[in-house]
This record gives sequence, C-alpha cells and structure tokens, in this order.
Amino acid sequence: MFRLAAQRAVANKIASSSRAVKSSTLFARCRTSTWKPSAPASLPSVASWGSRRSYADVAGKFSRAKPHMNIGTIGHVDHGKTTLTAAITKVLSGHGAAKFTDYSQIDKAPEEKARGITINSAHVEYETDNRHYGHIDCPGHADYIKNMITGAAQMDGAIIVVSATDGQMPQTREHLLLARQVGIKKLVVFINKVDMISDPEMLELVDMEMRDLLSTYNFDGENTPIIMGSALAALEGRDNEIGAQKIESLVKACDEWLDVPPRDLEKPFLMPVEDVFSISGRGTVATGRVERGVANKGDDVEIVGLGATFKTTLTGIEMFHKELDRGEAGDNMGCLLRGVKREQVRRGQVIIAPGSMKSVKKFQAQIYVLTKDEGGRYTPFMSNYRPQLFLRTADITVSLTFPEGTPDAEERMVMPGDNVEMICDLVHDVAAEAGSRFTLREGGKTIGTGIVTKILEVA
Ligand SMILES: Nc1nc2c(ncn2[C@@H]2O[C@H](COP(=O)(O)OP(=O)(O)OP(=O)(O)O)[C@@H](O)[C@H]2O)c(=O)[nH]1
Ligand SMILES: [Mg+2]
Repeated sequence: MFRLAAQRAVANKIASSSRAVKSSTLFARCRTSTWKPSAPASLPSVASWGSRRSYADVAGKFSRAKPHMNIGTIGHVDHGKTTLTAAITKVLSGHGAAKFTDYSQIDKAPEEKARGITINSAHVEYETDNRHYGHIDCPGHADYIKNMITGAAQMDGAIIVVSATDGQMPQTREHLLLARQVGIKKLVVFINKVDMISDPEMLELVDMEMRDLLSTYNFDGENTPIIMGSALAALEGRDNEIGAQKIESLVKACDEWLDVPPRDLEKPFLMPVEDVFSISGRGTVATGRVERGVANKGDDVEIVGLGATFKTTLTGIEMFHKELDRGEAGDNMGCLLRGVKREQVRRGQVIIAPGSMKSVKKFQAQIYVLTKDEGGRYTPFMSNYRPQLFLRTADITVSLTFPEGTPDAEERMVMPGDNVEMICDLVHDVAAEAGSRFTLREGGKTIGTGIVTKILEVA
C-alpha cells in the first residue's frame, strides 16, 4: 500500500514537473512511467504465463510454427475434468505430441499469484498436427470462476465435461454462462463416464439436453461437436473404442471446430495513455505500452475516454531514443500527436485505431468479489457501493447496483467470495468494450475483479 502511494507521489511529481522536456529525454520518461499504480486491468498477464512458456518441453520438440490456442476443461464438480486432461496428455503422448501428465500432477496444481488473487490451476500443453494447445484445469469450482473472470487463464475455447450418469448440473450451467460472458465463442462437449451407462437412450437424452442448454446460452447447439467416451478408460488404457479413440475424436473436434482468435497484432491498435509530456519545438507526446495492434507513423488515431473523443495523427513514434516508423503490441513507446495540446491528453485515456472502441459511462459486468484470505473485504457490501474501478490506466469511482429485476435488490448483500452480475455506473466515461477487464479497489486494496459483459450507456 505504501509502495503504491509512493509510486503515485513520484508519478505526480514527474507529471507536474514535465511541462517541457527535451526530446532526448523522452524515452527516459517512457521508462520511468511504465510502472502501474495497481496494474488492475492487466490481470490477464498471468494467463499468458501458460501460453508464453517455451514450447520446447512438448515432447522435446520446439515449434512456434503452429498456431497456439488456449483451451481448458470446464464443467460440474466430479464430472471428470482432471481425468480427461490427464487422458488427453496420455493419448497424445503416444504420438510424441504431449508429455504425459498424470492425474495427481494436475490436481496438485501450484498456486499462482495473480496480483493478490491466488489461483490454483494446472497448465498442460500438447500438440496436434495443426496446433499447439495450452490447456488449463482447476481443482475447484471457485477457482474456475476466478480464472474465467480475472482472465488469469484466458481460454479461447473450452471443453465442457458432462457426466453421462448425472447429465447437466448447476455448475455445468454456471460455467457455460461464464464462458459466454468472458467471450468464449465455441465449445466442444465431452460426455464422460459412458462406461457406466448401458442404456443408449440415456446418452441420447444427455446429448439432446446439452444441445438445448448450449442454445440457451447462445452457443451453436445444433452444430457443436459432442463426443461420448470415458476419460478413465483412456487413462487406464482399456476399452479403446470408448477410451483412446474418443480422446482422438475430441482433439480432432477441437482442431476443427474451435477457432484460433485473432492475434494481438491483427487487432485494431490500442495504447493506454500512461503519461503525457510536451516537448519544446515538437508538440505533445503520450507514452504507454501498446496493448494490441500496430501503429504506423502518419496513421490517424482517436483519443478516447475522460471526455469527448477527438481525432489526431501520429506524427512520430519513438522508442529507446530512436524514431520508428511502426510500433506494435508489447512496445513501450511515445507517440507524437499532431496539433494536440498537453491538457487534452490524460492518463486513463486510450489512443486507438479510429472507431475501434467507444467511451462508456455505464455497463453490466460479471464481478468476482475477493475473500478476506485473498486480500479482499471482511464484510459484505450492498447496492450503491462505491469503490474505485481500475481499467487499463484509468481509475474512476463507480457505483454498483443490481440489474433490473433482481429480487430484493435493496436488501441483497454481496459476500466476499461471491460471483455476481452488477451494473457499473461510472463518475467519468472511459474507453471500454464487452470483454474489457477491470479491478475494484477500496482503501488501497483490491476487493474484486470483473469483466464487462454489456455496454449500457455510451458517453
Ligand atoms: N467410471 C468412470 N469414472 C470416471 C471417469 N472419468 C472420471 N471418473 C471418476 O470421477 C471422479 C471425478 O473425476 P475428476 O477427474 O477428479 O473430476 P473433476 O471434474 O476434475 O472434479 P473437480 O475438479 O473436483 O471438479 C474420479 O473418481 C474419477 O476416477 C470415467 O470415464 N468413468
Ligand atoms: Mg478436477
């Protein structure tokens, strides 16, 4: 907390003493300004941990040639997610395309510190002919929820596991809803434990119910591949036709049905503004780390958030004291902005490809409230609670209320550890879109984390 306050003080000092700095010091400034006060919206960086690991340890081969995709197993407790994860690595290790990771290694996942939120999850990896997969499995229901909301394990697609003996259960539905909320577009279904079912009609029923349920949550219920098998049989190397063969079909279905999302470089340009300077003789420079996309010198851009959106042109890009023609996702850079006054640009705004995002005042969000053990609140809160919302470099007071139609909204309490859908009403507008992640803080500590699910009011 102290460090945070100190960092802030230093930053304010830098910002206020920098009315005019020489061009040559621009990058020095860039570097001092790359700290994040609370780095709230960057929780997903933990996610990339799994994906950025070298691929070298997949059966000793090194390959970056194949597109990478993050997937995971989701579904009701005990339906076989961990067994299936182990079974996939076992079957694929037979082709030298994975390292066999047994059940106990997966279920005793190391704790990962995601900026104060501890997440227990196992990352395994495997390859098919066309792809490299990072795969995540969590030991407990609460971890799935945190993972999906914080993006600590960003999934581009998922395998939903349903036990044939139970059919769909409450967490099958909850995980499906969350998958939809966090922007997962396609799923593959694995109906597990078919070794325990002798009546084929029963399986047909589970299949039908799942297709209905997928459609209810706006997935393509009709065309989603549903594979029926037994993860345990595959893991134990018995009953090939419901074991290993079905794992092969499942992996094939993932390859064919799940889409690799656009890479960061293919997305529209976005750089959150961290700091702003005016350089004598040249103009106003905004610095930040490019979150996605590519910008070229001479490109038209928009500056969005904390007031009216306006257009300008990138007349210069600078990094490491050098002038560049192009900046891309991951770069820490300074942008020289044509005809823009220093007072027009502020930390918390974003510089984007024109039209690619709007500034919003009100949105609906899925929020996970941290427990006291995770550093969160000790007590519940109620409607109209007003913490600070941190989204990229912006920091704005927000009022939280329940969506219309919530029964007993006035008396309803949100407990630490809850996963809730709430309306976020912001004091100032900020650039955001469905899928934008944020954290909620109060008195210097993180109390919750969320993801925008629906924009309700554009500024
Ligand atoms: N008969 C049978 N049992 C299975 C099969 N797959 C998993 N199981 C058993 O089901 C139980 C639960 O399996 P897990 O893989 O731990 O389930 P999970 O979904 O990871 O459970 P949580 O992580 O606690 O939510 C274990 O006892 C497994 O051995 C299967 O295909 N057939
Ligand atoms: Mg498990």
